[in-house]
Amino acid sequence: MTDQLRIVVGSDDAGHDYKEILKRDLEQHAGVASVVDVGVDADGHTPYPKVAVAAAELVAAGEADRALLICGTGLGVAIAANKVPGIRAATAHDSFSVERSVLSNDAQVLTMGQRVVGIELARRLVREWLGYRFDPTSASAEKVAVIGQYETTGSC
Ligand SMILES: O=C[C@H](O)[C@H](O)COP(=O)(O)O
Repeated sequence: MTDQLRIVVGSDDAGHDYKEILKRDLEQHAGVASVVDVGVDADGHTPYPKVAVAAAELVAAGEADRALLICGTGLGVAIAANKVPGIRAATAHDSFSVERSVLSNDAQVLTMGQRVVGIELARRLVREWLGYRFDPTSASAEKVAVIGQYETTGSC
């Protein structure tokens, strides 16, 4: 991962307004190299799993460093993104959870719910999220590796 992050954003119709606001923030952030929007548009009725999987596949393929996904609760997009091998998606609406999603879990995907969190808190949390980098030499790394081991071998 370069110092600047390549970000994918996506939402369903329930998260569209926040996705647009957060996308604009990301586009103006010095720590962001690029922002790719996988949808949906304002009148989109795309089911949230399709958007979440599309974004997660870009991350899994190495075409993006992270994804930010918004739905009504943040839960559906996290569940769907986590079905993509290699992806660790976490729903977080507080500062500590956002921090630990990266530093403990090496989560590449942050999800939030437009019906759960206020927009100003969401904007602040995304700014914080951009500042964290997972340390592969940390004690957390061997725990995260167990997830990958399960994915590749079927046991842990
Ligand atoms: O997790 C699902 C999301 O919150 C979605 O935006 C709304 O889903 P629903 O319409 O099935 O409640």
